[in-house]
Amino acid sequence: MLTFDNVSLRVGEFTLTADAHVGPGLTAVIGPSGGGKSTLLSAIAGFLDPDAGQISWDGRDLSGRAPGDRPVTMLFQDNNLFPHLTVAQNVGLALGPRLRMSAAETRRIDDVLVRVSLGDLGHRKPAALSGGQQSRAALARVLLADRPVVLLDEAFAALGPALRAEMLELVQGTLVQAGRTVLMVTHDPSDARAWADQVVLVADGVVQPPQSTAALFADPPAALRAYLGT
Ligand SMILES: Nc1ncnc2c1ncn2[C@@H]1O[C@H](COP(=O)(O)OP(=O)(O)OP(=O)(O)O)[C@@H](O)[C@H]1O
Repeated sequence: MLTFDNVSLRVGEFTLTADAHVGPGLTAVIGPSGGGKSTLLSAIAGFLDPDAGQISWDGRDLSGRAPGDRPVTMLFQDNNLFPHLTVAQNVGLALGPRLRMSAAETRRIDDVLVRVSLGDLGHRKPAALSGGQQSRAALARVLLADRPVVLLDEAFAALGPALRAEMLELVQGTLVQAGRTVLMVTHDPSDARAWADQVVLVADGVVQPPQSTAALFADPPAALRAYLGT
């Protein structure tokens, strides 16, 4: 369980507040531009520290812990694949910064590539993959990293609707089924409706506690109505 206990955080003139619990499953993070969605994810990942309050994971305070020392992995829109490394080497970075892998590590990389349907393409460089395949390679690295909290910051926004649905299905079948706590920032409310168990609305610097997707869209609060333009 990810817990925000009276969190308050300043970035320049902007203040974000959060007091909420997020459990396992796929949680969509939605809300107007500039509302604070990326700031929230940066705080969970450890790129920003709260000025007051605590973010904790399973009861352990994460304050002051470096990003690499948190139970968290993050996937960005540009996939963060290094162009000079092969797909297998990029995925293997989840196990550490070295490129020489043991036989057991190579098997783990191969297994995870098969799970995202890139079993034959591990030797290629990212530039020789399609956009959808690059997204799957980045997801393979997240799977191999094996952290309980996964942050997707508009990770699939550049893909067309069919590929995005394919990626979200893969997220569902891998990360969500494995019981991970997945937070997905999206600008597409229909993605939230189709895939998310629950929704966190972030507007005007306030992080609302998660609500069930069906209940939220059936009776949208004012902040969501304003965002949806309804
Ligand atoms: N480094 C910074 N210095 C000053 N202000 C910042 C900084 N980073 C973000 N902000 C401000 O914080 C607010 C929240 O930004 P944030 O990126 O979290 O919003 P968002 O909901 O993710 O927006 P979008 O949907 O457009 O990506 C904005 O007003 C932004 O201008």
